[in-house]
Amino acid sequence: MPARSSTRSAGRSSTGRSTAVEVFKFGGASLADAAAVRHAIDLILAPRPTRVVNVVSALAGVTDALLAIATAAREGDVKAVDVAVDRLHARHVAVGNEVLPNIRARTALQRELDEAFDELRMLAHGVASLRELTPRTRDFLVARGEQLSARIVVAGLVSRKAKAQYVEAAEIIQTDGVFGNAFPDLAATDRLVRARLRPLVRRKVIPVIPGFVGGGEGGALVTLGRGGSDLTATVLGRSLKAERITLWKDVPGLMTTDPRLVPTARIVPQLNVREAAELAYYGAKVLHPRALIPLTRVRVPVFVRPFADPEAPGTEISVRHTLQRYPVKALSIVRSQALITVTGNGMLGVPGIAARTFAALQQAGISVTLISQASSEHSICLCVPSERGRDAKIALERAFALELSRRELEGMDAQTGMATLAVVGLGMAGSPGIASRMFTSLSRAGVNIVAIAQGSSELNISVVIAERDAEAAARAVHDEFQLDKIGGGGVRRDDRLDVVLLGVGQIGRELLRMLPRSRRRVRPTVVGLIDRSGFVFEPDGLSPRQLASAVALKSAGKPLASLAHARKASASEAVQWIATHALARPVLVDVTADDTLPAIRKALAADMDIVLANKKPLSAPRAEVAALRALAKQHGARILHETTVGAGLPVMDSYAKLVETGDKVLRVEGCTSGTLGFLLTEIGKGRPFSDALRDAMARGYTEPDPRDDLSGMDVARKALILARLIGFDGDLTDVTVESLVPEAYRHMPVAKFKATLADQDKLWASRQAAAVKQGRALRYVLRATPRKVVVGLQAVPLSHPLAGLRGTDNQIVFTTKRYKEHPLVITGPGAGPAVTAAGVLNDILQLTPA
Ligand SMILES: NC(=O)C1=CN([C@@H]2O[C@H](COP(=O)(O)OP(=O)(O)OC[C@H]3O[C@@H](n4cnc5c(N)ncnc54)[C@H](OP(=O)(O)O)[C@@H]3O)[C@@H](O)[C@H]2O)C=CC1
Ligand SMILES: N[C@@H](CC=O)C(=O)O
Repeated sequence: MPARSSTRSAGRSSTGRSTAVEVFKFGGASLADAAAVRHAIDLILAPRPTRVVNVVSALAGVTDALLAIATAAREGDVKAVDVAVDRLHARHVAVGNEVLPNIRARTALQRELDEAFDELRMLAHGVASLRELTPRTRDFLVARGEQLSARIVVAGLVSRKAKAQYVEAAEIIQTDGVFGNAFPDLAATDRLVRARLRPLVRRKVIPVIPGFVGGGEGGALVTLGRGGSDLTATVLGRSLKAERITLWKDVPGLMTTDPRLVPTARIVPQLNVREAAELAYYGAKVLHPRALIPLTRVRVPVFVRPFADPEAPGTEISVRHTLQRYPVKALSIVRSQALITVTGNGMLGVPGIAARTFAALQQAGISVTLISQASSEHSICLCVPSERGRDAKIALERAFALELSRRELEGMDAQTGMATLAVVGLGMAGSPGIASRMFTSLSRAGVNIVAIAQGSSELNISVVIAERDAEAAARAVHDEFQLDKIGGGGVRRDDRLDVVLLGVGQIGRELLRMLPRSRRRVRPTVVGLIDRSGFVFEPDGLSPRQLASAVALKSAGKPLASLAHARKASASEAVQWIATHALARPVLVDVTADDTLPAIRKALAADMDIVLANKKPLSAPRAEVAALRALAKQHGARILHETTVGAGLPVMDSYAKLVETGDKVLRVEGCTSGTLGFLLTEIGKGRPFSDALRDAMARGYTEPDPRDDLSGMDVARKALILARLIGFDGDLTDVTVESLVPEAYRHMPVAKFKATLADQDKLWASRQAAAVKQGRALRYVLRATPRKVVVGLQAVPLSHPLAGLRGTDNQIVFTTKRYKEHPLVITGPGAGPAVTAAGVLNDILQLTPA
């Protein structure tokens, strides 16, 4: 993920400098083997502006193995205990040996592991002798998994010369002491973290802490229950006032729904903490809602990111509410539910029926996943896991035996084979029509709704349906709310077109000034600006003030990354990041003069349309251009590039109109360099070359390096773009180009070239004098046929149409089957920010709905 250039302080070091911290948590499924541990170490040691505090889970499968050891011990099965302990011991030693490069480090780690497993074996034997496993002993045994993986990670870090230290979780995370399901005492933990962890961070030590473990009464080890290691990370993130918490997981992020049910499910780029909690409750198992409790009042964002692909941004969970065009951000399906219905006329107005219902279920240890009661009070419906359906029915029949015997209640019905489908999103509150869209889509898919529940927070609407309908229901609702677009890509909406501007130079800035004046019903919204230093992005559109300050900054020659809220990134990283957000009809506008193919490919892959003023992407080797066009086709995206030839002149447009009506272009000729046109006109008037070129640069006619114009390469690119349209099968290297830059000036730094322009005045004056002597005018001319492309300087007779061009005028002559005797001629100014930005804007507007 591109780094934000602004950082929040998480404490003060002894030198008074701020120490920004982030917390990493590595899940067990990620820490599967030695390669995974090494990968985690690489991530920890990657250069970054923050200091990293690390929380680790046990190696994959180790917690279950430890629980099995505890159970075998309680049953007195010493042999099973020994086999399992030996197996675990050997696995940890093997991982340690693979992670550590030298014998000394391996021996030291092995000693620690031997001691830990000896103690584990002794303890398990003790349990086996007594055949008693107390919750305290169970926690002590199970905590070993995280402790051991933390030791291995520390040893690995130290072997890479890092200053790393193991920190016992019980010493910094104080809990309520409930064995098996402890919850941190947040205030006490804050104090301990301040006293013990923060000093390490200030001293640049890398702490590694076993997750899932805390301290109970009298220093007893306790475990934190489900989602325990994530909880450790969020508690520490809170106490350290971290910049962010990153949970490295074996999933790409939180998804819009289960991709096994809906193949078009997407990663949700950002969720509000409340939405994430709802999703977690309703079956998105990636993050347990308990882990979010410490963050209720603090603004530390959590990122769920894929361990296997650290460049991918994953999902941000924070207090922000972005993606507001998505009232529903995700949906969850919980299968294997039983719908219990308590019905009867005797329930009306009788207090306590609901209380007794839930009390009976609580006593039977049954968790209720959904509740619904109509205002008629004739029935209460609730869902429980299918395997507890029968128990729930029996518990309720027992609790209401009297009412049943008097027929005040008709009976208890337990319908198994059900599923609940919940849609979740903060934007549902106060927006009418969401429930109607959900129900209509279900009805269209032929799915019967058996029960409905919605809380007054309007954050979640849940329906109970038959389990066999789950897949069809999920697809229908996912489609209805366009959730397949949320992770990037365009939502087909009539009222927006989002522009990501790549390049904020002369043309980019002129375009930003012009955009607000466009006269279409749908005015393009600029959501992102990218330059060489990084980017700024607002999914709902950069405000006029933000845009004005970016324009002012760039006019002063400063980098975008120096703006508050900017992120440092390359162009393709920026596009990738931006594309993970929900954009409407997004278009990437490339007004750089660089090789931007990687960024354009990223944009196309995210269904963005492309507008180019930059000629380089389409004058790249033909295989690359063909691949680009194929990618665009695959994603239903368009590549518009009117200004790559003739700036704002309708060159591409005219070509398209010719061929659309069945004509065939045989040849293209003309002058397509505004800079060379201006230069030759001015020199013709007797002005020195150096003076005329400086003027052309100041007016914004030239390429960023004016040698691109003088060398003929800019014209060659334009010629190649035109030639490929009419069937030329070559590359830029196949174009015959005459350079007007003397050899000695071709490779020097651009600043030096600009400083030595006067050296060439004589050369240009003599070129001009020779032409005048012949009664001719100098023009830089292109000629493109399907077989050959040539660009170069020509002395044309004064009677020739090209001799009449003035200033930046371009002339493009299409000889076609229809326009053979009298070719089609397009003439007009072909360079400068105003005409070029207008051409780019025209392309953008073509993509907006009429
Ligand atoms: N001038 C004209 O009349 C016409 C120009 N064009 C084309 O328009 C394009 C832009 O020209 P112009 O505005 O004059 O150029 P500028 O040099 O003024 O601006 C270029 C912009 O692109 C950014 N940029 C360059 N490379 C990268 C990169 N790799 N990643 C991210 N950003 C990058 C620069 O960033 P930074 O500010 O950080 O350097 C700068 O903001 C050129 O391709 C040109 O050929 C087309 C038709 C006519
Ligand atoms: N530098 C170019 C600008 C348009 O492509 C030119 O001078 O023509």
